[in-house]
Order: sequence, then C-alpha cells, then structure tokens
Amino acid sequence: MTGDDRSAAGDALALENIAVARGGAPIVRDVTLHAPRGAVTVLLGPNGAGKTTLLEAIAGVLPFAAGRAVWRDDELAGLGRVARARRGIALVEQGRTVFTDLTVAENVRVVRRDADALEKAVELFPELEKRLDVPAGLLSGGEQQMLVLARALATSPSVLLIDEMSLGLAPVVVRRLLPAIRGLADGGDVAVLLVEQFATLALEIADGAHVLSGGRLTYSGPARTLRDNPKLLHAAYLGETVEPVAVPDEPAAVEEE
Ligand SMILES: Nc1ncnc2c1ncn2[C@@H]1O[C@H](COP(=O)(O)OP(=O)(O)OP(=O)(O)O)[C@@H](O)[C@H]1O
Repeated sequence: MTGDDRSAAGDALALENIAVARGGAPIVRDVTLHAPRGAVTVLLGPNGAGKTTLLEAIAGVLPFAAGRAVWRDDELAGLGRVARARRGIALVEQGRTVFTDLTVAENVRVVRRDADALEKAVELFPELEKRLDVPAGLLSGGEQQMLVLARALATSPSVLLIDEMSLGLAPVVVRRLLPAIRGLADGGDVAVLLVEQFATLALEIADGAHVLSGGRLTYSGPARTLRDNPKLLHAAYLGETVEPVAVPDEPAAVEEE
C-alpha cells in the first residue's frame, strides 16, 4: 500500500489547509500534508520557516488559526494538549530534555513503570544498556538524545513529532539515530513527522518529504525525488514552488545503432 492509499484509508495524520499564528502574526499558511502510519514523513526548510510552529500546533501547544487536522476519527482542534497526548500524539521538542540527576533507567521509569518500557529502550538503543544506572547528565549528547527518544517511545505514541533531534550533534551521531527512527516507523504502529536540519541524512530514511519556506509548503512528494535532485531541494528552500516530478541528473544516454 502506498502512503497515499493509507492516507485515503484514514490511517494518517491529515492536515488540510492549516494556518498557525504567533502573537497575531501569521507564521504557517495553507499547509496540507499527510503523515501515514508506518512511514517517516520529513519536514524540511530554512530557519524561521515555521516548522517548530507547525509541530507545536499539531501537539496542541499552539492553536490552529485555520484548517483541519485529523488523526484517526478525531478532529484535533477539538482536543487540548493533554487529550492529544492521551491519543498518542507525542512531541519530542528541540533541545535534549532529560532529568540530569536521575539515572537513565529512572528517566524511562518516570514516564512508564512497566519493565517492557526499559526493555524497548534498550532494544532500540543497545548502547544505553551499560548506562542504565548512570545519571543522565553524564551521558554524551548523542546518548542523551537516544534517551529522549526512548522516553518518547515509552509513552507508546501513535504519532511521533520530532523537532530537530540532531541539534548540536555530530553528523556521525545523527547517522546512528536516524535509522532508529526508520525502525520505529517500520514497526507499523507509528506515524513519524520529523523536522530535521540534516536534510540529506533525513531524506535517506524518509518516505514522504515536505519543504516549508516562509510558512508555505514549496514541495510535497516523495523523499527520493529531493534526495536525487539537490537542485530541487535548494530551490524549495529558497521559496520556489517545486513539483514532485523526478528530474534525471544526467540526460538519458542516446543508444547508438
Ligand atoms: N515565541 C514566539 N513568539 C513570536 N514569534 C515566534 C516565537 N517563536 C518563533 N517565532 C517566530 O515564528 C517564526 C517561525 O519560527 P519557527 O521556530 O516555527 O521556525 P523553524 O522553521 O522551526 O525554525 P528553526 O529551524 O530555526 O527552528 C520565526 O519568524 C520566529 O521568529
């Protein structure tokens, strides 16, 4: 089943013509996108484009100014932040927010007491296993981000909104984290909407991609198209509306008789 089919079946977070304002100023305009369950949908764009603003509105931190957002049978506008969290909509906010004085295990247990929450965390990131009794403040930046993701996972999310988890991390660490996100989506239960500054790395693991520039979507389509055509990605970042058609990098070779 393609992402589009899943969306049509209602198995996607669906945003239709969403607008979001901050302090009365319009920041996000007319955003229509579907983030299917079992897929990674990446949201790219330059600084200040409105990516965080959009994720915060989906999570209920900010209200929608216009449009519809639907997850399963629920119109999100009618639900507060807590009600959305209860329905499995989880926001992993920018910046690593672990309880530095608590151990790794305690950080997970604060979210969920059952043993399998810790098991799942270690399954996702085996490197945490040796660190379970270490205060989280002593972990490296990359390990802290693993813990942040493990904690989000412990809430059994159905929609995972991840905002720039790679902030301040080296690309080599991001290369370790992104496949774990892919693995989560492959489990089939979670719709992942990922905001990421390492566009090229994110496009490697994403199914669908959207570029937000100046608060509007300038590209919506397969991640592969942007991965294969950096010029399209660049144009979309600069605010040019780009169609999701595959453009070959090289002209097709003409067969000689
Ligand atoms: N608390 C706030 N109050 C008013 N305006 C804000 C606030 N936070 C952000 N903005 C403005 O909203 C716009 C969009 O910001 P947002 O953080 O959503 O963009 P972004 O695409 O996530 O950028 P970045 O990649 O830098 O995090 C920017 O012009 C920013 O200055």
